[in-house]
Amino acid sequence: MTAVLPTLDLDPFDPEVLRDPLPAQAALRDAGPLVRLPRYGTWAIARYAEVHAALSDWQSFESSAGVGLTNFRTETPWRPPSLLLEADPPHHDAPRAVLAKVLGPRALRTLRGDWLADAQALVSDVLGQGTVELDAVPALAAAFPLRVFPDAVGLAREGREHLLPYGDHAFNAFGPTDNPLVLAGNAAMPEHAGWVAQQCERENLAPVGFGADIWAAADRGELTPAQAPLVVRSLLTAGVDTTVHGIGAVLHALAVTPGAWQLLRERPELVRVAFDEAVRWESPVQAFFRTTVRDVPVGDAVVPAGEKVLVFFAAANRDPRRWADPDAFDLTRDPSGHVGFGMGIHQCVGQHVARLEAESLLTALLARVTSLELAGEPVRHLNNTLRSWESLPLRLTC
Ligand code: HEM
Ligand SMILES: C=Cc1ccc(C(=O)O)cc1
Repeated sequence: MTAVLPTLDLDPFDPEVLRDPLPAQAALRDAGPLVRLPRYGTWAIARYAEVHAALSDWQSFESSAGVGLTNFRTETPWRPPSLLLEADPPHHDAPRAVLAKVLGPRALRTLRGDWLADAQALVSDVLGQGTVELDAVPALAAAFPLRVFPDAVGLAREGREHLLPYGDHAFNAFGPTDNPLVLAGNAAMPEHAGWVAQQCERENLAPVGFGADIWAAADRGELTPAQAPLVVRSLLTAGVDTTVHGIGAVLHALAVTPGAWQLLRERPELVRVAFDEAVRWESPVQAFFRTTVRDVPVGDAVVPAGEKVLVFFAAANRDPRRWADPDAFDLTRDPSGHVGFGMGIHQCVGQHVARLEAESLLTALLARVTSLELAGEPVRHLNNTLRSWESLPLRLTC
């Protein structure tokens, strides 16, 4: 007697689920290790053990059919597929090796001093004397990444306002094509995507920066000249909205967790843990799909070959089977092993950049701000993939 397969008539891309995804994540975890989602004819994996196993098994769960709902085997992608995110070995190997070097901890050592100084300058600009109330999303979470990352890539100054809307739409496009968030972004996308594509060309990049380093790898034969602009495009797609919302997440978590800011003031060495704990707790990138290459056993069921499986990073990051008190933002916990940056061969190659951005800004704030608290109701920004804030009113006391 084969076990009846758990089925949930749940729409992970419904706006109300995007606004508060926690009940849906709990329902998916509780239903079983593998759940059928008939709404889109897909499957979902939401428990930590099975998410970790699927991410570690790229041979059974491929990315090259796309990591959104669209199956590249049968449907045309909206843009040329990423050479990293939407590729598997062997094609994935060289682009990944190049970016791992360009974005690695050693490469970032030269940026550490500049980014801390930039963060201190931004914090001074933002804080008068005494107490200030501000919307932390534009003033800090978006302002800082947009101040340091485009320069680190080597982008021209003109047109950088395309970056956030381009990324927001790219992350929406992993959801259903007829979804209202996708439809709302379609008209402006060609302009944003056109500007982004232009910036990836060698002649539009500064002679020093991540972009130049990628083109230098092509000069060394580590990439083909045709691959170089697409690898730069990966930085512009993955490297902006994610860190904006990662920083928004850690500021929100610190503001709503009693005693957290004081603890960080007393123990500033916890700054990097604070960011990773926020990435676990909030999971700015909520979920991506994989496509089964063969019939794959999950739990006591089998997913047939060729099927889309939603791999729910955010649900796994709050799985009580893996985390004690998972819904608590806890600076004293060890968050390592979280899947907020993914896991396995596709694990975030930009995570060190994200951590350095967050660490720089938090360090600058901790030096000046004695208390950080909500100054009003935060407002969610809805996106098919990103968990993010539209506005985060904070009161900072110096
Ligand atoms: C808080 C910030 C960030 C979060 C939460 C995040 C999250 C993720 C996740 C979950 C993946 C795995 C995707 C998968 O398994 O299909 C990933 C991959 C990736 N990330 Fe990040 N990311 C962040 C920042 C960045 C930054 C700053 C960059 C670039 C500088 C970046 C570049 C990439 C790239 C290129 C990949 C694809 C890696 C591959 O497929 O080999 N990310 N990221
Ligand atoms: C984690 C998100 C992500 C988005 C786009 C790309 C890419 O375009 O390579 C990589 C990662």
